[in-house]
Formats: sequence, structure tokens, C-alpha cells
Amino acid sequence: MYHICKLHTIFTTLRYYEKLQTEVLTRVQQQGLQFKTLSNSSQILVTMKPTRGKTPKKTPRKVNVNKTKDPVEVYSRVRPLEDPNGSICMKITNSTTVQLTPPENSHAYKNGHYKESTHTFKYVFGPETSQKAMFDHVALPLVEDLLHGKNGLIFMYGITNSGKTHTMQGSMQDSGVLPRCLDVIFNSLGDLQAKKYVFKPDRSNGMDVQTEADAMMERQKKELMPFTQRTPSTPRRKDKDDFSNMVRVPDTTRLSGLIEDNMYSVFVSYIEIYNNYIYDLLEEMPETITPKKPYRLFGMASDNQWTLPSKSLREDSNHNMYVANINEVEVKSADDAFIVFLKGQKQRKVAHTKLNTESSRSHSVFNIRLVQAPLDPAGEEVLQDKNEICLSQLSLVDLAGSERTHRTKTSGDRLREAGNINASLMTLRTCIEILRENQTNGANKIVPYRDSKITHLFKNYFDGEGKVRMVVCVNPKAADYDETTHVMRFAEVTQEVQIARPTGPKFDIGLTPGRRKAHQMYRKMLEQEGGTPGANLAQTNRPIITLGPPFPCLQMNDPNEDVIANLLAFLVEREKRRNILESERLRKEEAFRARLQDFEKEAEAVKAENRDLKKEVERYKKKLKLHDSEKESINREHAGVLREINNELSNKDKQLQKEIQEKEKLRLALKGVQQSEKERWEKEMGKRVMANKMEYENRLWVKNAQLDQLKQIVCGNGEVEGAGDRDDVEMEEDKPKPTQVLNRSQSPPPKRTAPPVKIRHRRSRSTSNTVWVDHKPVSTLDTETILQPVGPKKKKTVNNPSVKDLKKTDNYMVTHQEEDSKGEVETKIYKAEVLPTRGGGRAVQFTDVEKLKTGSPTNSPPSRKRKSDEGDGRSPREVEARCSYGYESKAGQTQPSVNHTVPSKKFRK
Ligand SMILES: Nc1ncnc2c1ncn2[C@@H]1O[C@H](COP(=O)(O)OP(=O)(O)OP(=O)(O)O)[C@@H](O)[C@H]1O
Repeated sequence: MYHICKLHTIFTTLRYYEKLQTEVLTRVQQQGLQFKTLSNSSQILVTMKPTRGKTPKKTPRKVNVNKTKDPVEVYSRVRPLEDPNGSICMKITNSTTVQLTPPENSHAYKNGHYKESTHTFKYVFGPETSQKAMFDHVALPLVEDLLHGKNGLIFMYGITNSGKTHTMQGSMQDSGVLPRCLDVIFNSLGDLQAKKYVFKPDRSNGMDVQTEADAMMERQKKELMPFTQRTPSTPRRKDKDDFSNMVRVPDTTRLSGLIEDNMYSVFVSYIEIYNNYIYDLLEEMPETITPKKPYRLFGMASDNQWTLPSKSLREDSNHNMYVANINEVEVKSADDAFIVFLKGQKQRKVAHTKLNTESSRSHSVFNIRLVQAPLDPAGEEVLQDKNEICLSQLSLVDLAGSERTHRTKTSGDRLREAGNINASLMTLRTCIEILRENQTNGANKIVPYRDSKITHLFKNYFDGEGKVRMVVCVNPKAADYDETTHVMRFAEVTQEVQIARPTGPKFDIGLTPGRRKAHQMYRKMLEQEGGTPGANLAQTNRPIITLGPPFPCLQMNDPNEDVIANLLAFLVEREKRRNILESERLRKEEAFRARLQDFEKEAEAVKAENRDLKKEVERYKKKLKLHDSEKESINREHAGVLREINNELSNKDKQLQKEIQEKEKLRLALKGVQQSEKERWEKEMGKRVMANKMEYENRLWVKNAQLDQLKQIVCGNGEVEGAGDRDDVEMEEDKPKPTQVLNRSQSPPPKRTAPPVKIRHRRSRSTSNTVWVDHKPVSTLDTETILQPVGPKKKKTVNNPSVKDLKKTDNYMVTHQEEDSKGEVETKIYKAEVLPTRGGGRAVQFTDVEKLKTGSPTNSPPSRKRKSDEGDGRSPREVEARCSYGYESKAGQTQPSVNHTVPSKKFRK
């Protein structure tokens, strides 16, 4: 009794303190502060946060940018060979690497790929690996995550007959991943499970919570009216009987670390994706339909077959994908869950193919959802707050095997299935590859999750958070080489995809830890005291503190009976007891008061701390303000500098534009100048060509005339032949002998013609005293050289000689200038005699030419030579021939015209 009282007091105190603490916390939380407080009795430091713990299911839509990411973990399992003597194409080189060698009959080998390929994974399990080792390595960590409120996905991938289903399901004696997951979950939950129907799926991927009383009502209702229920609950007795002969060896692993003040429930669902349609494998068959054939369906259903309706995918309020309107069964033990799985398995589409006697023709997804919520402050029931429910999910996926239809020798429905299987696996590959590309290259390509139901369903795992593990099952058979290499390559790519690490939920919602235990103890005490087991303190009417046994019977049956004395003794006893209780009460009251005072002091201390924290917050706020203003001024400064730089940049830009324009102008001007120069030169060259042409024509004419003259001489004009001045004779001395002359007369060369002028007139006049008419056209350039042409001392320089000028003199010279191809100016001075004509006019006969040429000292030797007679060994006769043309000036003409002249003929005016 004493202990009960003590406990009662402790509980009352505890509750009072909780109330007090909650009040203080609420106030502090309202102020948005974090602070530390001491727990009342255990003196444990508990960190309180302003926000309450939320469920982890609220995954954000987009990838968590700042979250830590982990790559998808890929494991490889190599199954044993069916035929121990068969040829293999792979070798496990170490615990993480597998090497593939192309066999000679493989496509790769035929296409020239002879090299071995090496593939590295997180771990490679050899053929001897046990199911238990496989589970412990791959799935156990995800089960642990599930119990701590985190999501996980395991999928089996590989070609047909590679051991996917074997790894996932295993056998009764040697269970695979799925049954072991169930075993470990229920082993770990123990008695932390909530009563059935306390948690209820809300049909939109969430969970509702109800009181235990309501849950009990629902249980009773369902037990009383089992036929009205549509949703399958815990496996019925019939189902249990169906599988009773199956004895499964369970996994005994138990995980610790669960939150004892939480209540847990497990829900399972089982779906398959067949031909890109989703079916609920736990769908109950309507009572009205009695199938003639067993559940298992292959292909199309006939009239009396039960065909599963297809389900659709939806997105919940947290943007998580889920299959709408499927049955989620609440299970209370691993065996129950396994029976549900077997029930669904019966409806799965499995068929016999050439490569696998029981080949899965669909992708199957077995979902385990764990619901947990904290207990109320009394530690008695689940807190009736939907927001405090935490949902975590472990999806176990057995993908259908990819296959080459020519190898499986499929046709009809099997072929269509294979096409759909391969298409969905291809979508999975594409999604993974694009995801990887987006993550590694920073690309922003759209991941085609929607192209296939399987990828669409697991979109959240890749986009959101959770742990993803893939087991690549491989058959070492040489015949599978081509398909296996594809699978291996894809698996390697998958390892590069990063998934945000899941964050666990926070259940620290400000309630005292150890509630469940305290409540259990309390109940135990009540039971010991004879109270109704399970009744809580408030509902108990029986007084916990009594003053002793009930009053004795006061009825007097015997006159000798000392009723009064008995009553007195009883009362004395009772008074004594009351006094004891009173003193005890007073003592406890004192103790309680003292404790209360302690709490008050503590609360005061908390308040003081709160005040200090407030002050600190104020100080930080001020600091923040200061930093803000500093930041503002830096920003302003920065903006000013930026403006200046921009201005400078724009000025520089303008300047550059200006320079570019000027350059363009200059280029155009230069182009113009170049064009005009070109035109000028073309004109000039045209003129020169004309002059040269005329000159050569004249020379030709002279030659012809000389030839005519020679002809005349040869044809009998002895006078001419014998004639000739002495000079002529002298000059003829250099000529060939008479025989040669004879020969020459037969075929006279042009050089040997008679001189066009009399040699006596060719004496140099530069030294005579007569006045020369020096004809210099206006365009004549001054050569400005030291050496000047040899010329007469007396001369009259005219730009345009008139007849009158010529009448006064008998010596005439004309200056002609030309520019050669090298740009050097050549000056020619033609000298002539002015002879009177019979008609009273004057004829000019050119007798000599003097050439002056300027040149660059680097291009030509620094000589400035009088070009007369050239000194190149040419005979004087050649000079005569050269000068046997002249200018003829006629009355009325301002310019004399060029004409040929011969010694016998004079040009007349
Ligand atoms: N590791 C293993 N140890 C022993 N037997 C195995 C192993 N892996 C697979 N097997 C056996 O090989 C056969 C085919 O395996 P399983 O059905 O698991 O292949 P699968 O990849 O699921 O094929 P499918 O894609 O066609 O469904 C089964 O009989 C299975 O028992």
C-alpha cells in the first residue's frame, strides 16, 4: 500500500511537473528560442527545440540541394552453374570485381571484341554465398533504416534465369531477402506494436490514428461480420490453413535501438506491373465469382476467370508516387505477412519459358510500410495527432528478366510480355543514364520516369531521398555472355547515380521519455492491488489510500457483547492509523512542497536563463542589424565601383568605335588614292605604250626606207654607190671587205644601209658659239644631280619653240623624259641641226641623242654616264640610223611633228 501511495504521488508529481514543463516550453517555443532544461527526476539533460518532430515522409519535390548524397549501391550475385561441366564466361577476381571473357560463339566475339572486360561493384557474391550472408550484407541495413523511419529500395536486376527470384524469395528452408526482412522487423518490434486498427490507411498514401477503444470496436465489428469486409485483413483462418503445411525457417536477427515510447504497426502491399499495367495482387476475389480455374492466370482471361482490375498511379500531397486503391494489410507477425505474400504470389504471372521453368513475366513490388507514432504523455495510448505519425517504407522489387526472344523461343503472349519487359527495363536504363548525366555534367535533361510504370513509381527514390540498393544477378553461363555484358555495363552506370541521404524523423516532441515503462509499472501495481487490469488512474474509483479494514458490524446480537468497546478499539485503531496517515501526508506534503519549491526555483532559473537568452538574442539582432547596414554600404560601394567600371568600359568602347571608324575612313581614302594612282598609271602606261609603238613603227619605217635606198643603190645608181664623203669612206674602213660588200648587196642587212645624215654635220656643236634652241617641255623634271647633260654654253630654253625661234638658230635640242619600270627617270636629249629649206622655212635634222639616267645606288652602279654613243661598241652608223628622224615644223603649227629623215631628203616646211 505504501508503495502504491508512493507511486501515486510520484505519478501525480510527474504529471504536475510535465504540465508545468509543457507550459514553460510552450512559452519558450512561442518566443522561438532553444534552451536546455533539466529533466525533473532523472536529471537528464534534454535539448528542446522550438519545432516539433515531423514525419520523414514529407519528402520535398525537388532534389535536396544541400543534402549529403550517397551513390546507389550495386551488388552482384553470381549464381551456380546449372550444368557443372558447362562453359562459363566470367571469373570473380576479388570481392568487388568480376571479369567477363567473350566466348567464341558470342556476338561480341564475332564482331571483333575479344578483350576481357572488368566490372567493379560494391561487393560481388560468389555462387557459394548463402542467403543469410546475402541478406545481412545487402538488406539488413535497410531494415534498420526502416525501423528508424527512413525509406529504402532494393531491386533485383538481371537477365532471365539469373537468380533474381531466388535471391528475393528463396525457399522455405532457406529464405531470401523478403521473408528475412519480415522476420527481422517483427523480431525487433516485439511488444512495441500498436493494437490492430489504431492506425488506418487513409487511402491517399497517409495514415489515420484512432483511440484504442475505437480500434477495439472496429475489431469486434470485423470479427462479428467477416463477410462484409472487402479489404483483406490479417490472413484468415482459411488462408492460414492453406499454407499451414509450409514450415519456414525464420531469421532470428533482432535489431535494437527502437524508440520505446513509440507505437508501431506494419502494413504490407503487393503489386505487379505486367505489360505496363499495375495490378494489386492482394485484391480479394468477389464472392459471386467462382473460378473454375485456379487463380494463376496466363494471358487473357476467359469468361469464368477472375481478372484483376488494373490500378493507377497517383501523387500524394507530399509529391510521393503511390498506387491508388490497393489493399494494404496490417500484419502483426512475420508469418502473417509471409502468408499475405504467398497469397499475392499465387496471383502473379509466372510462365514456363525455354530458359526458366518458372519465369516471372512481370515486375513485382512488395511494399513494407512501418507506421510509428509517439505515446501520449500518460504513456498509455498513441498520441491522437495525425501529424506525429511517421511512415517509412521498404520496397522490395523483383524485376522481370530481360531476355532475347530468339533465345527464349517465345511467341504470342510471351513475346508481347517480353517486349514490354524489355521496354520497361530500357526505360529504367534511360532514366538512370540521364540522371547520371544530369548529376555529373550539370545537364538539365528531363528524366523520362513517366515512360514506364516501374520508373514512374520509384521516381521519388531517385529524385527525393532514401537508400537504393541494386542486386545484379548473373548467370556465369557462356551462352548468356552478350546479355550479361549489357547488364553489367548498366549496373556500373547505376553506381554513379547519387541519391540524397535519408534523414530520420525527430520524435522529441517534448514529452517525458520512459512513459511506456512508467505506465506499465503502474498497471502492474494496480493489478497487484486487485485493481482492474488496464484501468487508468482517473477511471479507478477505488480509493488508493484506506484507513484500514471496514467498520465492524454494530448490530448487537449478544447483550454481553461489548460492541462499544470493540467500536472504540476500532476507532482508536482507525484514529491511530489516520494519525499515521495524516503525519505521512503532512510529511509528503512537505516533501512535495519542497519539491514544488525546487521546481519553482528551477522554473525561475529557466526564466532567468530565458531572459538572458532573450538579451543575447537582442544582442545578436543588433549585431545582425549592424552587419546588415555594413553589407548595405559595401553593396552601395560595390555598385558605385561597378558603375565607374561600366562608364569606363562604355567610354573605351566608344573610343574604340571611333578608331575603327577612322581606320575605315582611312582605308577608303587609301583605296581611292590607290584607285586614282592606278588609273593615272594606266593612263601613263597607255601613253608610253603608244609612244613606244610609234617609235618602233618609225624605226620600222626607217629600216624600210633604208632598205629602199639600198635597193636603189644596188639597182644601178652608181652615183650613190661611189658617192660618200670622206667620213663615209673612213667609216667604211671598219666595214667588211668588197667581197663582203658584194655579198652584202645581195642580201643587205639593215645595219649596213647608207647613213641618213651626212657625217660632217655630226660634229659636236656644244663647243660652237651659236645659240642653241633648248626645247624643254613644261613637264620636264629637274634631275637635280651633280652631273648635268653636256650641252651648249649658249642656249635659249623654250617650252614650246616657234618657227621664229628656229629661224634664228641652226642648232636645236629637245629634252624628253621617261620613267622606266623600276621607277627611274631617263632623260633623253635629242640634238639636231636646223637647216634652211628652199621655200624659206626651216627643217630640223636630228643628229645626236644623249641619255641621262638616274638610279638607286643599290640597284645600279653609281655611274652617271653620258649616253651618247653608249660606248658599247656600237658603230657610229648605228647612231646615225638612230637619229635619222626628226621633227618637222610647219607654219601655223605650234608643235613640230616627228618624221623620218634621210640624208638625201630634207623635211620641208
Ligand atoms: N544462387 C543460387 N543458388 C541456387 N540456385 C539458384 C541460385 N540462383 C538461381 N537458382 C535457381 O535457378 C532457377 C532460376 O532462378 P530464378 O527463377 O530466381 O531466376 P530469375 O532471374 O528470377 O528468372 P526470371 O527473370 O525468368 O524470373 C531457380 O530454380 C533457382 O532455384
